[in-house]
Amino acid sequence: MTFDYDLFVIGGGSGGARASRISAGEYGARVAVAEESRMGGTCVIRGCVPKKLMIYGSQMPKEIEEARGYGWVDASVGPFDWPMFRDKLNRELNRLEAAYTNGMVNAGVDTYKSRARIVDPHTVELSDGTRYTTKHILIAVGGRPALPGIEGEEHGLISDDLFQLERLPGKVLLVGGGYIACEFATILNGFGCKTILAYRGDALLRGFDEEMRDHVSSQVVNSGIELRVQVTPKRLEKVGERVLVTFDDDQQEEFDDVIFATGRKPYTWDLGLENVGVKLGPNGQILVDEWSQTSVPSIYAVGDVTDLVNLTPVAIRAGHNFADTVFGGKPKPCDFSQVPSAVYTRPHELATIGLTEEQAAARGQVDIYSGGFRPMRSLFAGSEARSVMKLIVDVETDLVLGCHIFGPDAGEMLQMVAVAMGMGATKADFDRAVAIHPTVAEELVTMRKPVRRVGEAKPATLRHSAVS
Ligand SMILES: Cc1cc2nc3c(=O)[nH]c(=O)nc-3n(C[C@H](O)[C@H](O)[C@H](O)COP(=O)(O)OP(=O)(O)OC[C@H]3O[C@@H](n4cnc5c(N)ncnc54)[C@H](O)[C@@H]3O)c2cc1C
Ligand SMILES: NC(=O)c1ccc[n+]([C@@H]2O[C@H](COP(=O)([O-])OP(=O)(O)OC[C@H]3O[C@@H](n4cnc5c(N)ncnc54)[C@H](O)[C@@H]3O)[C@@H](O)[C@H]2O)c1
Repeated sequence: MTFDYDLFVIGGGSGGARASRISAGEYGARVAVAEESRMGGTCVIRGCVPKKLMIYGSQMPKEIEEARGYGWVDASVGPFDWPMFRDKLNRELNRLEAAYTNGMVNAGVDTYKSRARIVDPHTVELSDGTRYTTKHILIAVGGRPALPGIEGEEHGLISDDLFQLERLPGKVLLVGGGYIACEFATILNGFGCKTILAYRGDALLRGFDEEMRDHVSSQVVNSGIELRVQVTPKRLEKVGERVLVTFDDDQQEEFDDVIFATGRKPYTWDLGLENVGVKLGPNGQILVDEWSQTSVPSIYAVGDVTDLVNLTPVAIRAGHNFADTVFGGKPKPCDFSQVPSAVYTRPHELATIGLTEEQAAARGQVDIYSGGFRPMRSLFAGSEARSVMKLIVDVETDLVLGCHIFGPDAGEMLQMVAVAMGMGATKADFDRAVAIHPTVAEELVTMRKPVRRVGEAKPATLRHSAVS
């Protein structure tokens, strides 16, 4: 049977763009991509990129404060021009969107600015009714913000809205305690908004190492964010320009804006999956094997829609491996058991890879190396900001099972730790590295004595050989 295309990709975000560019450009496949919104997807248009630029922008007053601590006594912040920054940000996103589109077009990919849905295992339909036959379909439609389902939630904003605000809120409530809540609270606090973070649990960033969670929670409070734990809003009402929030203890308070950062869900709505019987998991995620193949052999899925690890490099890796496997004759299964990530909070960011202390202790006996200190640069300027570095080491094998860093440019440091851990680095390997002095990172190779030993020694047969 002949098809219009070898591959039809639905979604031009991180995963879809990479898969289509490699399949067409490197392996000569006939490829089309349908994108209903803007090429580049969440990461480029309303995620990682604008978020990180806003983190940088919002921290300028701190840098100037630091300059004063170094003797630049007249350094002052002056007014912040939000519309100027927002419009410049949007111009940068336009540039990136064009670069993404050009990358695909130059690789020979046909791009359709349209929503697409699946008609049968080898047919895709665009919103104008045009149909294309294809040997393979790749679903790379990402996720969407999930709202908590409370009365009046339509008066709240979601992360997409932050990048387009007409004006910055004087007083803002962020709901949630994950990546987005922490980062957006950091941004808004840095821009001078009175920022309240309402989290239903006890400490931010559930799922991260407990010691690091406690540390981040106290440090973001020191940076000026008001953290309210064990708090959930139950109703929102519009009062003039403001939003009146009723919390679960019936306390009421007005805010200029309320932003929900209460998680994201795979965006499988109206994709036609029921037409073909692609199997979904309990969170609506598309179930895939290590080759990104769904329950229907001609249909694959990568990225947030699979809800494996919802990060851009993971979507990109899955998209690239898909292209190598299906069109490149180089089968590459996906293994996302050890993915590093960073949360861009301030005064420092948190970066992490591997097991938490709690996970490691549940598996066997581990030594914990952990040290806290005030980094030289901010200490000299008069800041109380504290770094923490932590290594989790298997007592029996000496393998480093986890590394957690709260410190300046922690994400930059952790990227190299990820290389070492991927090679199976032991604590002895870390110790053998000569420190670079004076740096913050040198702490990672100079932690001589464990602060505690946790977990129980397991019989050798039950032990794992590495992080899994
Ligand atoms: C605020 C925020 C900050 C983030 N920060 C980071 C970060 O710092 N680091 C990091 O690694 N990750 C970050 N992420 C996560 C990251 O953005 C995602 O993991 C990544 O974009 C997922 O890529 P994807 O290809 O699966 O989907 P997406 O990038 O979401 O792309 C999916 C595309 O499909 C399109 N689409 C959907 N349905 C259809 C359809 N039926 N027809 C046609 N097109 C369709 C959408 O319009 C979208 O463009 C962040 C996310 C958010 C929301
Ligand atoms: N720096 C990064 O790499 C980065 C940044 C942003 C987002 N992301 C990715 O995007 C994903 C989504 O981010 P997120 O912060 O929205 O999700 P998340 O899963 O990290 O956090 C969701 C938070 O919302 C809370 N919550 C959920 N339902 C709630 C409810 N009904 N009421 C009150 N609170 C509720 C949860 O307790 C949790 O704290 C992340 O998991 C991550 O994979 C990554």
